[in-house]
Amino acid sequence: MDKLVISGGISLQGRVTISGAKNASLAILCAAVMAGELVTLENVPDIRDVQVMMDILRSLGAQVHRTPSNGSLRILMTDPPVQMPPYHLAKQLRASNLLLGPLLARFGRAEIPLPGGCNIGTRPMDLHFKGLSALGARLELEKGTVVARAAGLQGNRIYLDFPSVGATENIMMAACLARGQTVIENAAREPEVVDLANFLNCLGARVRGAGTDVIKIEGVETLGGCMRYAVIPDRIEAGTFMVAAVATRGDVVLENVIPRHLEPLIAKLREAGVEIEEEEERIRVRSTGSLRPIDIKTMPYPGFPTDMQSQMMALLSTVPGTSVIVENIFENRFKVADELKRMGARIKVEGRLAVVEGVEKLEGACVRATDLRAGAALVVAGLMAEGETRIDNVQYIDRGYFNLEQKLRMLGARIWRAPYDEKTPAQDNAVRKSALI
Ligand SMILES: CC(=O)N[C@H]1[C@@H](OP(=O)(O)OP(=O)(O)OC[C@H]2O[C@@H](n3ccc(=O)[nH]c3=O)[C@H](O)[C@@H]2O)O[C@H](CO)[C@@H](O)[C@@H]1O
Ligand SMILES: C=C(OP(=O)(O)O)C(=O)O
Repeated sequence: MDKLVISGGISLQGRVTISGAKNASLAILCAAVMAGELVTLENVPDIRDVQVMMDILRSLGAQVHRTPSNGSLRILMTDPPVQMPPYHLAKQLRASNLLLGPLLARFGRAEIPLPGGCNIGTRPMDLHFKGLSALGARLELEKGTVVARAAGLQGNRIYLDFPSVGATENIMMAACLARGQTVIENAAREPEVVDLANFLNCLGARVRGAGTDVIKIEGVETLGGCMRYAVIPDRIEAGTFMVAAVATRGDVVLENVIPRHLEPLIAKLREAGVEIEEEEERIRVRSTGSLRPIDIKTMPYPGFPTDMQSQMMALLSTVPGTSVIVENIFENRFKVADELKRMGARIKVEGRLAVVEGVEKLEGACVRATDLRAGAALVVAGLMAEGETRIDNVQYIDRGYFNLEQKLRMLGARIWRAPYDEKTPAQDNAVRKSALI
């Protein structure tokens, strides 16, 4: 299994271009199976989760192709699925559950193995089921597979007990082909939900209110294609680079970002004493002086994103004073604390609360990514640590970051991938030299 090796202590400087959003891309790829004609997508990152989702769509019988010259994705699904998503693919990512609504709505039947992805919490699907049932679907769990059937969906009023991103997306997609109006109350307001709604409207759906907590959908008979739809930039990738810039006391300009989507993070970084300049599609992050401790509570958007919590924990581990983090979304997202402690961090975890006492510096160590954002946090920690950090389980990081090492190296970081399980320092040196050339 690959490792990432980081020789820390370099201040990041320069410009980095942010890729398209993983979570928007995955939902939009699922929605593309509802399109009767060709769909062309731009700004879809070539990351592991997207590759797996493309394989899942192919397994259904869709034509899916990435154009080498410009990276755009072309998807065409004309016929009913030749088979349902196979377990060995569906188990690899959480977002495979977002095929439930689209397949059900278009073909009247969907069978989705319970999804996989990172182990960051229990992640039930009761709200997805509640919403789809309210639209008239019959849902059963058969040997670990969700089987949904419907002879035509009927619009309804659905109140979500919690503004779940996935449940909002599944219900919104299914409702596009239901008879009459659907109203989703207490809907998720995340930018990825808005991006999905915009894409659905591009196919001819009638979705209004995405981005607020009430989404109204007027069902239509069929959906067409879309000549060109560009996915929004990834606010979590952008946030990770911002935090890495701050952690290394650097000066980095992020290109291809939507600053508004990053406001919850920007507000917190400013509170900590970071200088941030926002332009229309660009953000400059500078951190020269000393930083102040801050408190963070993860919340549904526009609250502070859970997907940025681990990276912030890494940053705060060297900010003098006491910072407190409350994780309200996923109960297992503090596993990274144990890995940061190997590097000298002082973090006490008590249930959903973590107390971080800033230490003077972290020291490089062998650590293990326990999920995607834990991996990103360890990269941040490795970049600021003294000495060498080796991160195992890089496959988690590959789920969600396109060209992470290359982008960081362009900013001056010393980071490389060691493609061996056990290596001698001499082998590592050879890999390091070739990566730095
Ligand atoms: C592919 C994708 O877009 N993933 C994102 C999505 O995940 P995902 O869509 O899985 O996250 P949700 O918003 O659904 O989950 C939020 C909370 O609701 C709970 N819940 C969810 C559904 C349900 O039926 N019942 C229930 O109780 C979950 O356990 C969790 O505590 O939003 C999360 C919250 O912003 C992000 O961290 C993930 O990166
Ligand atoms: C939790 C995440 O993704 P997923 O929902 O796909 O597991 C994430 O992106 O941090």
